[in-house]
Amino acid sequence: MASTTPAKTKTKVLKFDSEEDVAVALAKYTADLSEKYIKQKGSFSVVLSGGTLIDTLRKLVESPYKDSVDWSKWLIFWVDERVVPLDHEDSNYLLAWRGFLSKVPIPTSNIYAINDKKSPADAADDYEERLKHLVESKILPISDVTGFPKFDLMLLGMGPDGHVASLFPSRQHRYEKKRWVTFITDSPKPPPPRITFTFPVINSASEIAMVITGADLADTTKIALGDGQTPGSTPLPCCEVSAEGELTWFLDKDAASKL
Ligand SMILES: O=C(O)[C@H](O)[C@@H](O)[C@H](O)[C@H](O)COP(=O)(O)O
Repeated sequence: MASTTPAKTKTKVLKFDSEEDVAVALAKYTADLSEKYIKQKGSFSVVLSGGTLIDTLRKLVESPYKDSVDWSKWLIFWVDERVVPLDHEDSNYLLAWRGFLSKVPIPTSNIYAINDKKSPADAADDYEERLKHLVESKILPISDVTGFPKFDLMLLGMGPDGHVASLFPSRQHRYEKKRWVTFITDSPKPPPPRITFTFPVINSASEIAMVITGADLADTTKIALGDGQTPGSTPLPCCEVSAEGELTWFLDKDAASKL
C-alpha cells in the first residue's frame, strides 16, 4: 500500500481578534468549500468533532448560509464519538443535532451516526464497515495517495494535552496504521469509551480545519505550529495532522497569544 503520509501539506494559519470572528470566518470557509465540492463531485462530505466546535459552527446555520448552502448534498460523519446512547448528554451526535443538524435540511439518510447499541470495539468495526460500504457504492472516494477514504472536510478541535479526535498522547491507538476506525475504553477525557478515526483516515482528507479558541490552548497551539518545544520525545497528536489539500488553523487571539 502507498505511504499514509501525504507528501506535503499546505498549512494556513488564520488569527482572529475574537471567537466571534472565528465563527464568522469558519462559516464562510465551510460554505465556500461546500459550493466548490458540490460543483466538483456532486456531494460534500463533512466530518464533525465534539467539544466547542459545534458552537463555533453556529454562523453556518444562520443567514445567508442557511438558505444558500445546498444541504441536500451534504454527508455527515464523526471523527470521534463517545460510545453512549445517541440521546445521552455526552453524545457528540446529540450535541451536533441540537446545535447544527436540527437547523438545516440535511437528509437523515446522509447523517452517519454510530450504532449506539454496540460495545466500543463492535461500534468501531460497524462504523468502519459502513464506510467500506459507502466506498463500494462510490459514495465515498478512496485517496490515490494513501488508499484510505478521502473526506472533503474534517473539522477538528484540539485538547490542551494535544489530542485530536479521540487520539490521545498517552494511548497506543494513536499509532494505528491499518484500521480506519478504532476504539478506546479508557479515554483520559471523559467519557472513557469512544471510537475514533485513525490518523491515516484523518490525514487523507482533502481539507482540514483546526478550530482552536481559548487561552487554555495557547501553549499547545505554540507546540503544534512548531515554535515551541514538544514535552517528551514523541510529537503530540495535534502535530501529526496533515491534509492532502489544505490544513487551515482558525485561531482566536487567546489561542494565538503565544505564537
Ligand atoms: O469528543 C470529543 O471530545 C471531541 O471530538 C474532541 O476531540 C474535541 O474536539 C477536543 O477535545 C476539543 O474539545 P473542546 O473544543 O471542547 O476543547
